[in-house]
Amino acid sequence: MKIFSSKQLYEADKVTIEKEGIPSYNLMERAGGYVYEWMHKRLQGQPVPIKVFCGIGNNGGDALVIARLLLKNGYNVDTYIVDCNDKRSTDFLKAYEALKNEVKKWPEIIKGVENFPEISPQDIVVDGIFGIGLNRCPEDWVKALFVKINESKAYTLSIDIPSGMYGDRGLDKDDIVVHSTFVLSFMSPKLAFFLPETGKYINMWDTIDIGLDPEYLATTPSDVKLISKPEIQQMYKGRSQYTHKGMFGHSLIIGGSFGKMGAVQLASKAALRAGSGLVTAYVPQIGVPILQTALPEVMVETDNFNGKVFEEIDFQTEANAIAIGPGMGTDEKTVAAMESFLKSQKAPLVIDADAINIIAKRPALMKQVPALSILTPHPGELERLVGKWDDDFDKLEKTAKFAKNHNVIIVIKGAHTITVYDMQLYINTTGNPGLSTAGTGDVLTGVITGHLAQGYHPMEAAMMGVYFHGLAADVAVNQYGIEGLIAGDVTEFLGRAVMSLFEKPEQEGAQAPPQQ
Ligand SMILES: NC(=O)C1=CN([C@@H]2O[C@H](COP(=O)(O)OP(=O)(O)OC[C@H]3O[C@@H](n4cnc5c(N)ncnc54)[C@H](OP(=O)(O)O)[C@@H]3O)[C@@H](O)[C@H]2O)[C@@H](O)CC1
Ligand SMILES: Nc1ncnc2c1ncn2[C@@H]1O[C@H](COP(=O)(O)OP(=O)(O)O)[C@@H](O)[C@H]1O
Ligand SMILES: [K+]
Repeated sequence: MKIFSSKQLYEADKVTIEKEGIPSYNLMERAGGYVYEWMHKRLQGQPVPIKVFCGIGNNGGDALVIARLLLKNGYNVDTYIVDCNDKRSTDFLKAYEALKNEVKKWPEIIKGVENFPEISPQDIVVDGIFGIGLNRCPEDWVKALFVKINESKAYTLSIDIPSGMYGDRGLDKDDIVVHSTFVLSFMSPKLAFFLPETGKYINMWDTIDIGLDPEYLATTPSDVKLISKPEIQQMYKGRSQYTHKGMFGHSLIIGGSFGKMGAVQLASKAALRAGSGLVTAYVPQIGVPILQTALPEVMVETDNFNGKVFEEIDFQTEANAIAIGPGMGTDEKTVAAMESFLKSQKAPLVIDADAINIIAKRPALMKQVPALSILTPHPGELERLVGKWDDDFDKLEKTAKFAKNHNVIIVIKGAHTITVYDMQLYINTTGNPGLSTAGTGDVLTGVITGHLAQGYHPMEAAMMGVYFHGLAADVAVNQYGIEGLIAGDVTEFLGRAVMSLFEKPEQEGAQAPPQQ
């Protein structure tokens, strides 16, 4: 699914109006009408108190349409105009007129804190104060209203985007955002929904199709895409009957050091469960008995030294995919070994954990990294690689430029893992906070490597790896719970995750995990 920018959504609006030859107000009626229907389907006429807060732009206009339709259909509604600006958009004024003409209960005007109504936890709040047109931090009294809504604990339905959140940029230090129980977003979710600094204000979201021009939407390229079941189904190859292990590639996992051999075990086993025909682990000598005991299916190679870390990386395995980094440490001897290893590599690698930290310490090493290699940093590792960022949008920009400059794929791990390549962002929709536990990153490395070994393109390997890793965790929490989940469980459920790819259709829209 494409995620459109605010600019593209305004353009889609314009194109639709021109092509259909309709007044722009019709789109507002459509948008408000669909939100009303969504609410009515759930409320079924219940007399629950609904407080509709309207701004003065088109988001406020949408909210006025919703308020009018609710009132006309007998709902218990109070409407408020949050008079934060002397301006009024033209369509807002039309929606205002329509409301005044059609219902008896007119909106109250809020000009400051003294006009705030009481909001109880039993109320439903409709948040139509600001949409994607917010362009600066609102005044203090408006922010105080956001705080009041948030403190009320009322169910809060935000229209298009939570008020206070910008569509295409991060928050400033003084910004305050309405905490949405549910966001109904028009046509496309907004990028901000998936980034940690802004996504945390959203509990759940869904999109509403307001009938913008299909041709514009189909032909307009988007730099941001949401990756869910349909996209993965298209990549997945499956297997025919007449196969043998040699057809599914040989993965080599390079890593491990004294006390951190588990990372290589986790990655190696995950590569097998992801379908790699053969897996070899390359570890320091002290790791050999550990690996050989723990994982009978995995072969082991080692260096010619007897230390706690690598001193060289030299192997016989003819691998189809190589991962380097899990549990490897950043000892100077390992750094030297990695340096000469990189020089000898031509095919894309999977580079994780300490291998990323070593590159961050010696940026010149990036020149040796083969094109289309996949780097899988968590936020700390990413910062070491691309430098500090101001906010999440800045982080994405810095990462995209870094990936472009070096022609590599970067998998930014987190609640919504984002795969970055060639200035494009691919946002994953699976996974849950159960993954916030030691070793799940090692499992991800193994899964991606397993896919790469089977001949998937590095971008497919990265996106499928991230998707199945998250999905396996989603299945596994049903058995172990969020807190109980450990990294090895993710590996155990990888098979189930793949099987579910062709089970019942996915629900429309994705849901963010519940926030604390
Ligand atoms: N194609 C679609 O998706 C469709 C979208 N639709 C809806 O339109 C919404 C976008 O509407 P919008 O452009 O009027 O923006 P919105 O957020 O309502 O308000 C902007 C107003 O607020 C003002 N303003 C800004 N910041 C401010 C501040 N800090 N403090 C005070 N004022 C501030 C700004 O004024 P200015 O900056 O010029 O002073 C301007 O007057 C969108 O989210 C969706 O709900 C549907 O109706 C139809 C199809
Ligand atoms: N709250 C969350 N929701 C979804 N995925 C998560 C969450 N927390 C962590 N993850 C995932 O778990 C993995 C953690 O990786 P990492 O931090 O490298 O762990 P480790 O170094 O212990 O292996 C990543 O794939 C990340 O996307
Ligand atoms: K809003």
